Amino acid sequence: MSRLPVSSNKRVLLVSSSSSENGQDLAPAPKRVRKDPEPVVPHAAATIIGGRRPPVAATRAPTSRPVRGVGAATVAAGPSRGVLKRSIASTAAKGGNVKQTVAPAGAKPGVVGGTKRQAWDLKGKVSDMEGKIQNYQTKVKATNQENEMLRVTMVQSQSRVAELETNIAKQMSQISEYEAELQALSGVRDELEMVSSDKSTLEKELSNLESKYRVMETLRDSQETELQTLKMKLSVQESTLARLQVTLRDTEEEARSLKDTVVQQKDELHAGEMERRGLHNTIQELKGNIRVFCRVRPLVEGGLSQHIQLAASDNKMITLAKTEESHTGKTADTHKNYNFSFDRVFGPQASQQEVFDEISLLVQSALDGYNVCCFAYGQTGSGKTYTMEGDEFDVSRGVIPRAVKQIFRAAEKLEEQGWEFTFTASFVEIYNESLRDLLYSGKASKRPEHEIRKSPNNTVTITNLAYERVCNEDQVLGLIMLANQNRSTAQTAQNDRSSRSHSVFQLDIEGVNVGRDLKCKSTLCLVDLAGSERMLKSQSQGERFKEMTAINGSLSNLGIVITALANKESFVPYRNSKLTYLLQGCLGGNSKTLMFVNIAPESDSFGETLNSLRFASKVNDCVIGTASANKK
Ligand SMILES: Nc1ncnc2c1ncn2[C@@H]1O[C@H](COP(=O)(O)OP(=O)(O)OP(=O)(O)O)[C@@H](O)[C@H]1O
Repeated sequence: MSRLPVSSNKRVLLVSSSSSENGQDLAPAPKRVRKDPEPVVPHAAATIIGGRRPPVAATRAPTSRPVRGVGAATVAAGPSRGVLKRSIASTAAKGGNVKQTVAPAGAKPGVVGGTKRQAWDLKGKVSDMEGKIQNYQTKVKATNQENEMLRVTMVQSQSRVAELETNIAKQMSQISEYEAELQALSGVRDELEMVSSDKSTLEKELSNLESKYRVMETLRDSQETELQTLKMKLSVQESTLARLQVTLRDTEEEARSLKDTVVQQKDELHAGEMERRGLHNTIQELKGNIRVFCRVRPLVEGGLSQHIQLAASDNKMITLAKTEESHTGKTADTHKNYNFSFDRVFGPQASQQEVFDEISLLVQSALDGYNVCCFAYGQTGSGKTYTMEGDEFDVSRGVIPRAVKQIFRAAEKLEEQGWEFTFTASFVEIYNESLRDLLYSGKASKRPEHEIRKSPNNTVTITNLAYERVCNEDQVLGLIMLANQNRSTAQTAQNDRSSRSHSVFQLDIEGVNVGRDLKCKSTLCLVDLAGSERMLKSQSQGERFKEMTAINGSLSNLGIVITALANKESFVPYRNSKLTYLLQGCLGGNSKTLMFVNIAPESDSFGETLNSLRFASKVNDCVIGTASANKK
């Protein structure tokens, strides 16, 4: 069996068989000797099986097992007759069972089955020959038929082969398509495998995203709720706004009419302020342009004074009592009372606030354009510095810090009425008739000399003095601290110096009311005088004598000036001392003056107290001319 290059399920089998195509056994019949001299037809035959469907018996017969007694040859479909002959011959040569029944071409005529015809039997011989011819013709015919069949079969086979080749080509292309498809699918499979490896990550991400989504949903829901709430609020606010706009229009209308009222009231206020100033000045005049307040210091030990009595009925009288013992013993002790009356007497219990309340109206006058001078007179240790400066505690602050506070507060209020104020502060000490700047902050060795100058418009200034522009109370308090430092430095160098020098604090005030074209200028002068105690010439020597001479000279000159002013004398000796020369602007007719007479209650100060009260009483009796405001 051989395989053709066709698909496995379509094969052609060429099988040697002893059966004919129609199933008839072509095996030679047993040799018989016939009387009939008919030629014996050879039984050996080659069966050719071809075509697509071989007989079932032929396909089932094992090809390796030869059919006994039957010579057979297997020929592939389509070979030529020569090939077939060679195949048969080769099969016979290999010792197959094919019996040569056809007489060979060289066999002698007249011999039938080994039986030789008689020479005379010509008819028999002819008959043999005819039989042979017929036999050959039959075989030729059969062979031709077979040949034809084989040709048909071959054509069929060729077309089938072509068909199969086409199919194969188709299938090959299909296979390559399948291969390409397979490759694509394997790529897809790889991708799917990769995808499946990422699947868990993706699932995690997905679950994360889902939870985020849920959160976002919740958030969205809450925001939607909030939005709704806001929309509601907005609509409420819109309606409120509409209402407010109506109210605003009404209010604007009202504001316009109020503005007119304010202008009107400002005018009225200004008129009222002017009236107040006039009345205030009248009161001050009635009180006298120079007033004297007496203040009694508490006893150092805290006990009651034996010789000072204050009138219980009012607070204007003070009595100084003294019992003089009889030197001889024959007469009784003499009691002597010295009565004094002042604008106001403050006992040892009077607080700093009470004292200031009495002078605050006077301080107010400084802002109204009047010069104001307040000085403290008395012996050393009688309480002058305490009255003027006090100490660091709020409750015991003195006249200067309280006056400054009041001035700045009042200035602020007046600013609402269109006033603008500028303040300039200076602090000077007069010791032994020489001037010393208490606001000096340079080197001690470079301390300048000072002189008092008077300008043609009667303004008094001191050369080389620090005039500091101040805007508020704190700045002034800072300057007072600097002045105290300067004083204590001098005090250390020179024992008890502060008691023997005058200190003068000046605040120059300038006010402008542009709207009403008004200006005012004044000076608030607050003076802590040197101790007024007198010393016997014999007891004081050297520097101490010089100091006392200077102090007494300036203080007595102060009394002279005040008396001259009171007597309306044509000449007032201001120039006699540095103190009166410096204070002339504040003491002159155009000023309001207040003098504190501070007294010590101890009995050993009796003499000095009496002298102080006498001096103060003299001043109190003075009537200085009517003050007029420095206004344009
Ligand atoms: N009204 C008072 N209440 C309580 N203490 C006072 C009062 N007056 C004065 N003092 C105290 O008495 C002492 C002397 O007072 P102060 O220094 O003011 O006297 P002074 O007249 O200024 O003396 P000097 O002329 O030596 O400067 C101080 O310790 C002061 O605190």
